[in-house]
Amino acid sequence: MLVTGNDILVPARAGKYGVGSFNTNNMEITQAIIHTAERLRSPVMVQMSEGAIKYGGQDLANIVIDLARRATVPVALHLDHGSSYESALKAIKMGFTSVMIDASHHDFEGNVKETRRVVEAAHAMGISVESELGRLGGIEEHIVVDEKDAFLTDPEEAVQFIEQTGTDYLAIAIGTSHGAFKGKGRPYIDHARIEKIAGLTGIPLVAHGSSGVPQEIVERFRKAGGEIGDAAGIADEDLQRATGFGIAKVNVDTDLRLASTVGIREALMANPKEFDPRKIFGPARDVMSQVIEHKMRVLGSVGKA
Ligand SMILES: O=C(COP(=O)(O)O)N(O)CCCCO
Ligand code: NA
Ligand SMILES: [Zn+2]
Repeated sequence: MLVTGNDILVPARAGKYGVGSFNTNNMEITQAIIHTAERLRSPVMVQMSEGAIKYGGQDLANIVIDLARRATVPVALHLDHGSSYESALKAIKMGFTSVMIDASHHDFEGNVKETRRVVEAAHAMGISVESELGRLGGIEEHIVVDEKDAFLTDPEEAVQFIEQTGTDYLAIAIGTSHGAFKGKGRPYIDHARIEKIAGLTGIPLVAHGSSGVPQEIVERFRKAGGEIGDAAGIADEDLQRATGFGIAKVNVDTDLRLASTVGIREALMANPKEFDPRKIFGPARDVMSQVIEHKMRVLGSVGKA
């Protein structure tokens, strides 16, 4: 069934498990996400960035909304990294049931102002809101935040921010970053900081940049002709510890990008004569399902629907 982000994340925070919020850009990714959630009886969030909306528009949103409505588990459609009030409202008009306003590049007051505007409008329409305080490292699609400016979320500021905005859930900077290169070897996760913020706040917390970049998938990517440097993602045990404190929404995009590309490359390598798209995109869906299943097991959302 199609539900709001709160319907999924409030129980997740209370139950101390994480729910994957997976980015989609086409039908096969959407099917892999929602069918795997149904198979494992797991709640799930499907998210579209502004780039995905540019790429697939209402066509793609309608695929997600229709699959979500027919799903036998709770599914929310979430706007990822909404960059403006207008973008958030446009997404709500498109049928999204959860929206992020990412105004974390403003100063505290600017972030509060922009976030509160979206919260008031979204709440008037029964839609829940994610906002962000603190800055991830790595590339946030439209913003490059280099190491020296990246700063982790201050726990006291988080309390103030939540009070002043009414945000339903909050993305915090705790050491993760977007993309396949999250740091040499094992990225540093500030668990003490997560515990402090979770202790001072009651709302679901969000971890961005939570792809694990499984080495097995990276190896298969290389073997099937892909080129990638020394890729590293967040360790499963770090993610499990984080959800134990209060991280309830866990964003995953890179793992699906790698998995789908592995499926396509392997299909083309295995049979150069193949030109039936179902034989090329079908395997992508299968590899993505395996990666999604692993993530849901790590997060503890299996059987929670
Ligand atoms: O936090 C994430 C995903 O992080 P990851 O790159 O670890 O999958 N997102 O918000 C997805 C969009 C960013 C570009 O990937
Ligand atoms: Na988001
Ligand atoms: Zn993100």
